[in-house]
Amino acid sequence: MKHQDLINACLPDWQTYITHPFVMKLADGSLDRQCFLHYLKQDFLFLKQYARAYALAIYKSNSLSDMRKALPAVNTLLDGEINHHVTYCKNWGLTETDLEAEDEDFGTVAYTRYVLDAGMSGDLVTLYAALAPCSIGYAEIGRYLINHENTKVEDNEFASWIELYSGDEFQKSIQESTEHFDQLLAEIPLDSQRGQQLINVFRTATRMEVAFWQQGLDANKQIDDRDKQ
Ligand SMILES: Cc1ncc(CO)c(N)n1
Repeated sequence: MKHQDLINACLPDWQTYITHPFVMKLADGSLDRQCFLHYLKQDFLFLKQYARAYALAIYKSNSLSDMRKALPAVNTLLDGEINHHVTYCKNWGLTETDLEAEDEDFGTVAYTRYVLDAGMSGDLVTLYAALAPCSIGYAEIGRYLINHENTKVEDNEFASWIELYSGDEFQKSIQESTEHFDQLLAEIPLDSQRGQQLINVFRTATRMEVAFWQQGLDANKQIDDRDKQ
């Protein structure tokens, strides 16, 4: 099987993830700033756990070659993506220490600990199946947005996000890790029990991504409710 089989097996969930209203509003700049900030703070916490999950991929590797392939992701996360979030939040007066002190929202805990548990109780391929919606999905969203007619990269305060995920560096690193994932999947038949188990893991993580967008959109409601109390 290939990674595309995993996507095909959960296409409705996948489409909801890629074209979620949060994403489309971010692209045209109409997203509520509080929703974006809430999302970004939670994503900072998400990425911290995600870096642990890639460190777990090194631990779960049997070959040196697999170990070497997992290492750049740890570096890219700690130096690239997380720094983008920290820099963006700095504009709003939030430091890295503030971000680390934020409470994790339920969707953040659920998604990250699901990925870590899938990896700890399973093998390297299972762990990558749990990680794949995140990496492959954001790369697809980056390409989708940069080519979408409604996307604004000027006069859009969220443009740096679009540039990060549509940029060559992110795209290239995901392309390489996807090729590696396809190599690992090649020996697993799609209609085997193992193949179906991987589909299940991938689909669950995809549903968690949808919930993560929704958590960002719902931040508005939470703020309203708090003000009413
Ligand atoms: C929730 C989530 N999924 C995927 C990515 C891409 O790394 C991210 N930053 N956050």
